[in-house]
Amino acid sequence: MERINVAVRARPLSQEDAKTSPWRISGNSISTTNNSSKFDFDRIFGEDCTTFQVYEARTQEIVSAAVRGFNGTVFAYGQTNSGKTYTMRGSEAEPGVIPLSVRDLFRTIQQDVDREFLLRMSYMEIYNEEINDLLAPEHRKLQIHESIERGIYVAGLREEIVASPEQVLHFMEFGESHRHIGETNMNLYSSRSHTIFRMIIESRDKNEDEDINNSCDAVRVSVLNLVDLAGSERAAKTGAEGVRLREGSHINKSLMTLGTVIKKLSEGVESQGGHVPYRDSKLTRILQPALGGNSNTAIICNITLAQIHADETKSTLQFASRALRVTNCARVNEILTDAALLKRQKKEIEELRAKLQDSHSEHWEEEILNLRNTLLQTELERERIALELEEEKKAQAEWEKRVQEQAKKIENLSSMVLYSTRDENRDHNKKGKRRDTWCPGKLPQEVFRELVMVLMFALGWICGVGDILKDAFLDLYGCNELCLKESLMCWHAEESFTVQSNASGVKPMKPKRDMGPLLPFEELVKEIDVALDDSCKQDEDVRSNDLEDCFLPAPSVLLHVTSRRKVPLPKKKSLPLVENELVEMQADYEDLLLKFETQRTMSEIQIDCLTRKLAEADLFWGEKSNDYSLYYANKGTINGDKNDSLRESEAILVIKRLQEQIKMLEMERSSSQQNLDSIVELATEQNISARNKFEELYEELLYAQEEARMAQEQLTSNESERITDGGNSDFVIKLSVEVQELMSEVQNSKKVVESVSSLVDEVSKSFSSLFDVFHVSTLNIP
Ligand SMILES: Nc1ncnc2c1ncn2[C@@H]1O[C@H](COP(=O)(O)OP(=O)(O)OP(=O)(O)O)[C@@H](O)[C@H]1O
Repeated sequence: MERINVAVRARPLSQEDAKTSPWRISGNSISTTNNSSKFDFDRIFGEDCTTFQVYEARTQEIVSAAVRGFNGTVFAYGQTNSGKTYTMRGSEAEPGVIPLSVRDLFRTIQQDVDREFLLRMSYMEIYNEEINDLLAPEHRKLQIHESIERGIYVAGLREEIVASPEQVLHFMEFGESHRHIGETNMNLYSSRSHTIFRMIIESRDKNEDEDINNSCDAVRVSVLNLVDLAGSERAAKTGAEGVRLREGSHINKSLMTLGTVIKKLSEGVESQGGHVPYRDSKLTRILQPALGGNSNTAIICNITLAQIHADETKSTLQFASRALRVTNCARVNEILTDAALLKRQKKEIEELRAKLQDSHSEHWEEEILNLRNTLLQTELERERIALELEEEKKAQAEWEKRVQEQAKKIENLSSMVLYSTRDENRDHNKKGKRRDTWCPGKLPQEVFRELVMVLMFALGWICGVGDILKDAFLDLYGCNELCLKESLMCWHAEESFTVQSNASGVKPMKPKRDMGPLLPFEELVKEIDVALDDSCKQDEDVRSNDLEDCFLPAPSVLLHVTSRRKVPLPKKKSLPLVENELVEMQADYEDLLLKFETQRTMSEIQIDCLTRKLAEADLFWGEKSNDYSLYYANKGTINGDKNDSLRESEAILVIKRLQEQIKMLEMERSSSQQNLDSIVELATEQNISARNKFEELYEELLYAQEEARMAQEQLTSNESERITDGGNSDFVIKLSVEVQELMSEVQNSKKVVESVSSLVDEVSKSFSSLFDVFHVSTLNIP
C-alpha cells in the first residue's frame, strides 16, 4: 500500500501579483499570510523550479516502475491557466513531464538487456464527456469497457506500436493537433478537454525460449498514464459563453466527480465497502485503477499564487490535501501468453492430481486397519485378563478347599489322639482293677498328652511346620506355650534329669543323654515307651509308699520321674493299641505333613502373589477407597495367627473389586467399540464420498485437459493472430475459470479429507487414552 504522491507547483507571477499574493511558501508547506490556512505536501515547487525538477521528484520513479511492470499515473490538476499543460506537455525550451517520461522510458528499456519490450501508445481526450481518439480523429465517442484480461479499457482506441521517443512525440504532436483547445479570457490556449497520454509497456524475459519451464515465461504489461486535465474555471472569470460555457460546465462537472472520488477514497469509504462514484464521469472511470487501485500515482497540483485566484488556489490545495490520504496498491502486472497459460495450467493440474493422489484413501484405510488391530489387541488382552482372573479364582477356591481339608484332618487327628488317650485311660482303669495306683486314670492321660504333644512338635520341627502343629496342639489341649517349651527342654536337655517331686525327693536316676540330632519317629516312640514304663514304675513306688491320696504332677515332671529302664512287661500288655494308633498316626502325620507342606508352599506362593497384587491394587484403588486403604493399613496389626484368613478375605475383596473393574472396563470397551464402529462407518462414508469426488474431479480434469489440448492445437494454428489480437483469449479465460473452479473443488475435497483426518485423529486420541486407562486397569487385575 502506498500513498498517492502529491506535489504542488506554483506558476510564476507578475510583479504586481507577487506583491499582493496572500500565500507564503515555506519548504513543503504553503500557508496564507494571515495563517488562516496551511497545507503540507510531499513537495512544493515554487515559481523558480523547472519542470525537470518536478519530473525528477516522483514521476521519474513511476516511469521506472512502469518498465518493471507496475502501472503508473501522473496527472496535473488545477484551475485554468495555472500551468498544467505547461507542466505536462511543456515546450521545446522546457519539455514537460510527458516528453521527459517518454525519453526516460526508452532509455530505461534500452538498459534492460534481459528483457525484450513492446511499446504501444495511445492518446485520447475527454471532451464534453465524450472520448475521442486523438491518434485516430475519426474514432469519436468511444466507449469504456472492462474485462478480466484488460481491466478497464476504451474500446476501439488506437494503440500505435512505437520504437523510439521521436516516434512517440511525433504521434503526440499529431494528437495535439486534434485536441480541443479554445481561447478564454484567462488562457489563450485553454485546454477544453482532459487528455490522457498512455504508454502500454509489454515485456518478457529474453531467456524464455531457452528454458521453457522457467516461470519467467510470463509477460508483464503495464500502463503509464500521463494526464493533462482541463482546468476548473468560473464562467465569470473566463467569460465563457455558448460552446465555451458548455465545455466549462462539463469540465467542472468531471473535476467535481474527481474531487468526490478523491474525497471518498481519502475517507476510506471503499475499504469499508462503500460506494465510490467512479462511473459518474468518464475521467474517473478511466482513471479508476489510478485512484485507490493498482497503480503508482502522483498528482501535480498547479496553482497560481495571485490574489485574484486565491479561492481557486485554496480549492485546489484542499483537493490536494485530500488526495494525500488516498492509498494505492501497485503490483506487477503479469499475464501469460496462451501457450504459457496452458503450460502453467497443465503444471497446476499435475500438481493437483499429485496432491489428490497423496491424499488418497489408502492412508485412511491404513489408519482404519491400525485402529482395528489396536482394537483386536485390546480384545485379546481383555480375554487374557479374564482367563487369568478365572484361573486365579479357581486356585483360590482350591486353596480354600485344601485349607478346609487340612483343618478337617487336624480335627480328625485330634479326635484320634483323644480316642487314644481315652483307650489308654480305659487300659489303666483295667489295670487299676488289678492293682492300686496313686493316680489311676489321670497319669496316663497326661503323660500320653505330653507325649503326643512332643511327638507332634518333633515331627513338625522335622518337617518344618513345628509352629503350625504347636498351635494346633495348644488349641486342642489348651496347654500353654510355656509348658510345651518346658517339655521340649526336658526332652532335649543336655543335663541329667532331675526329679522335681517335693514329696518324694527323687534323686537323679537317669544319666545324661547327649544332645543329638532330632529323633526319628521310632526313637521317639521308644522314648514314649520308656516314659510310660517309668510312669508305671512310679505307680509301684508310690503304691509301696502307701500313699492314699495323690496330687497331679506336671506332665514334664512325670516324664522325668524315673530314668530306670526295666523290662517293659507292663508296656507290652498296656500299649499295643497305642502302638497301633501311633503307627497309624505316624502314617497320617507323614501324609498330612507332606500334603500340608505342599499346600503350605503353594499357599505361600499364592499368598505372596496375592499380596503383591493386592499392593498393586492398593496403589490403584488407594485414592478411591479410603475404607479399603484403612483396612489394608491396619492389616499389619492383625495377629499373625489370622494372617492367612485375612489375606484370604483381602484376596476375595480384591477379586470382587477387580471383577467390578473388569465389568466396568468391558462396558467401556463396548462403548469404545461402538464409537469406533461409528467412526469407522463415518470414515468409510467420507472415504467413499472423497473417492467419488476424486473420480468426478479426475473426469473433469481429463475433460479440461482435452479442452486444453484442443485449444493448444487451435492456438498453434493461429499463432500469428494470437500475438496481435488475442483471439483465443476468451477461450483461455473460460478455461482459466474452469481450472479455478476445479481448483476450488479440489480445495473443498481436501478440506473434507482434512476434516475426516482431524476427526479420525481425535477419535484415535480418545481411543488411545481409553486404551491407556484400560491398560492401567488390567495391570491391577491379578
Ligand atoms: N511554470 C511556468 N513557467 C513559465 N510559464 C508558465 C508556467 N506555467 C504556466 N506558464 C504559462 O502560463 C500560461 C498558461 O499555462 P497553461 O496553458 O499550461 O495553463 P493550463 O493550466 O493548462 O490552462 P488550461 O487549463 O486553461 O489549459 C502559458 O502561457 C504558459 O506558458
